[in-house]
Amino acid sequence: MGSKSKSHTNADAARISNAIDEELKQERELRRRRGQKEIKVMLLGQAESGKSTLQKQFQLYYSAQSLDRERPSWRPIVYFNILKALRMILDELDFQYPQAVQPPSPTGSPPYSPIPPSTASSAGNVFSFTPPPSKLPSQSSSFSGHSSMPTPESSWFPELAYLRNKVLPLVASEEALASELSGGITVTGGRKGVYVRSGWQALVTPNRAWPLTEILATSARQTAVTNIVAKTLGANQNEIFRLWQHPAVQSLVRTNKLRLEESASFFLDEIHRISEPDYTPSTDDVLHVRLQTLGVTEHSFDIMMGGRQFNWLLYDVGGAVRVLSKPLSRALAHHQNIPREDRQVDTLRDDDFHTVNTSPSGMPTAIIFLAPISAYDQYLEEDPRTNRIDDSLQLFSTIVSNKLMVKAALVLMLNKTDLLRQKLAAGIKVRKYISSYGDRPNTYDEVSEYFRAHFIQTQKRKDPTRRSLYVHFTSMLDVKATQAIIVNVGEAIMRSHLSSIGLA
Ligand SMILES: Nc1nc2c(ncn2[C@@H]2O[C@H](COP(=O)(O)OP(=O)(O)OP(=O)(O)O)[C@@H](O)[C@H]2O)c(=O)[nH]1
Ligand SMILES: [Mg+2]
Repeated sequence: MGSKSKSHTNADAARISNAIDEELKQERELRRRRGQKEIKVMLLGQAESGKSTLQKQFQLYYSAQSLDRERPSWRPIVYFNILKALRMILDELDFQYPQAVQPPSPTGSPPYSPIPPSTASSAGNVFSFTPPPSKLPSQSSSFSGHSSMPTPESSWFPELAYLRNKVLPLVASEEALASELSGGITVTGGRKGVYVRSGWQALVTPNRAWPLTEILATSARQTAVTNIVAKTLGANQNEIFRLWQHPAVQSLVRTNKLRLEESASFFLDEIHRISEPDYTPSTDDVLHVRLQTLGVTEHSFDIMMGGRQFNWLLYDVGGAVRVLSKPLSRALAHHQNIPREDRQVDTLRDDDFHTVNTSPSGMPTAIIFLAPISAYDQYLEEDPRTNRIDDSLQLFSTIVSNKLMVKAALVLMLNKTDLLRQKLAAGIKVRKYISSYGDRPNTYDEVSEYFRAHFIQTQKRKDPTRRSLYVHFTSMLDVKATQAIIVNVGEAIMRSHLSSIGLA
């Protein structure tokens, strides 16, 4: 019976997915008949670099009404971000302070296997990277072992146990919420996250003006878990806040033993507002949400420039699956979901791009590459030996060196400068993770310039055409600053486009 209902869901998903594709095709056809010029912009960069956040900023600037309409559909995703953070907090507490929740295990072994460090730097020739420290239970804390000696922290245990019990039912509904969000269109959910592809909003917003009645019918059924989670959040908001503020949790965060997602602290700080029964996500909430993009999603904006209307198509290419080869052309044409196995390839093959090149939808006019320069002390989730700045540089190098993309205008956004400032202010040393940084001062100006210089140098070495590179430092959660950059980048892309077709 289980498999029958699953295949039914899959059939629904395929039907809805095809209906959305058809919808987009018709919209595009209409625009083409109206003679609107298409400007294709690809957003590229590693996972969590801020591509979807930039897309939301575009939407906010050029289509604020559509963002307003979508607001309610972000509510379950905000809840999902909170549940994920709570789960991570409980997992780490269980690990660090097993006595607070359970009797010591008979073997006494911690519930994970540390990853062996490697000295290999995959980029090799730009920076020298220091391998990550392997995670070990807190050696200095007597709570990581099974000491019977009482310590000052043991006074925390009764409260931690109480808060844990209160929060546990919410954490237990994470999977159910993920399934509800994943129903129909999204591909998978669960402990790893919820993935999204275009059209998902229709599934979680019964009232959204998406013109497909089937989707509306589907979405109307899919709010039961969201409502239960909302009620449970409301009933336990004080306990959630106490847990978040608890010295045990705060100290785990401070010492990096607990690495929550970057938006987690924002949502946990705001838990009372978010737990209101009539809560609707604010613009700040929508920008802070973390929702992994799977495959490629297309977003369309009508933009007036120089007295003419252009149809901008923004392709938000999920960073977890580095879709730069064959799947890209297919994805651009059909918005398909790309399996995780289709990892980044080093070169694009001529025939891969032939389809895009000769199709009416054509090659991208511009590429906006996002590199989160705050990530110098982080490693890839899928490869914990690769430093994230190293990964960004490699990806950037692949993109600029590809001869099939040379006609695209190139914009580089060195993103998350706010987090970079915070980390440097907290004394997190760059040279600890990037040994080639040496004795340079650990200040924002020095560090940001160091990264900028390395990206520019990479382009100089790898780009066969040495085309202009427009570089911006960005903090994508800052609406005012980002919107000024969007205007600036838009104009640069248009200038470059007009000159490439001989009109400027
Ligand atoms: N502090 C801070 N957070 C940011 C910034 N830009 C994005 N974020 C946050 O970083 C997280 C990841 O951003 P996304 O836009 O989802 O990243 P993405 O590149 O689309 O990631 P994938 O879909 O996995 O490829 C979100 O929680 C954003 O709110 C920034 O400049 N500063
Ligand atoms: Mg994304």
